Amino acid sequence: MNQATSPSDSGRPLNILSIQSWVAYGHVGNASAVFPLQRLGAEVWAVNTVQFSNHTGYGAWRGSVFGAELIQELVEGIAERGALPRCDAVLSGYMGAAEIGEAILNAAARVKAANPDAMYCCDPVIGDVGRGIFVRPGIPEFMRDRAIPAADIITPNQFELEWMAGAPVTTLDDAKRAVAALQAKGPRCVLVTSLRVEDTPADAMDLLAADGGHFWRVRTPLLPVNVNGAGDAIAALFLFHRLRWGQASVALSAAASSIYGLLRRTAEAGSREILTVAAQEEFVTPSRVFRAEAC
Ligand SMILES: Nc1ncnc2c1ncn2[C@@H]1O[C@H](COP(=O)(O)OP(=O)(O)O)[C@@H](O)[C@H]1O
Ligand SMILES: Cc1ncc(COP(=O)(O)O)c(C=O)c1O
Ligand SMILES: [Mg+2]
Repeated sequence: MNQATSPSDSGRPLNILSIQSWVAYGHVGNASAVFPLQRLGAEVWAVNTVQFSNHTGYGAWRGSVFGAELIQELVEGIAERGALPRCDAVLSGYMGAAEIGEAILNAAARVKAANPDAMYCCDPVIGDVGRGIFVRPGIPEFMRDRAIPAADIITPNQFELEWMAGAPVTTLDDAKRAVAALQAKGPRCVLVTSLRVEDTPADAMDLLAADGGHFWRVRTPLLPVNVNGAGDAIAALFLFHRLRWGQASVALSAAASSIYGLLRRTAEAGSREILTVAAQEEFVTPSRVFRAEAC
């Protein structure tokens, strides 16, 4: 993509095909990503990979994982509207089954064939510190071996970075090496979320962004909150601002500031679900701005 301009420079809204999970109660997957993108002015073509009552972090849920055929069919329907050339990005997250991953990669390939400037942003949902791997067997390997090489942007958390790079990350240099190892497979731009390394103060949380060989870090206070959906929200926010402004450092600052404000409000309310609707002003005008520092 030409970094000097962005589709929204042409006056039209950004169009993002978001292929993620849906929950009826609460906010993860598309139920965490779609509204912030819309509030920022993007058009979101949401294709849901699962429909659950709530996210799996509760330990119990009801609903279904959709088949790859339905995802392929919905993308075909969008293609039949002649819309793919106007698609600026494909965003994917939680995958209920490896076959869904193939349908997502097929969608990304179709979009990039129709619009060579389009980007594929993959949030490689595999697991997290403390929870370990929480996706179905085959998904972690699919993310590492198939999705990452096809992506332009990836947004792993620290657990996912370590698993996919096959190396522990305890220092900032470890993190940079692990990011470079994944960049060598394909994605030029990487956002590492929830990074806590040796020089991260106990009351702080770091985020690391890389674009090409350049790195930037943002440090925010650690909040008394442990919720799901934050990774889906920040992946969407980072993608939007990377598309809109064309610079990973600007996208890092904007996404980190918004997610901090969202989670601060969530922590203050003592809510188990992120307050995606109540804290919506944080997406457009973050109450606290954190600057990205080259590192
Ligand atoms: N307890 C917390 N305090 C401050 N920020 C947090 C906290 N938990 C999450 N965040 C913010 O949300 C971002 C995404 O959260 P994370 O848990 O990494 O996503 P995922 O759900 O993919 O694991 C983090 O990079 C951080 O900026
Ligand atoms: C259905 C579903 N989608 C997406 C996610 C990803 O959530 P997070 O943003 O916390 O990684 C989860 C996590 O539990 C989930 O259960
Ligand atoms: Mg995540």
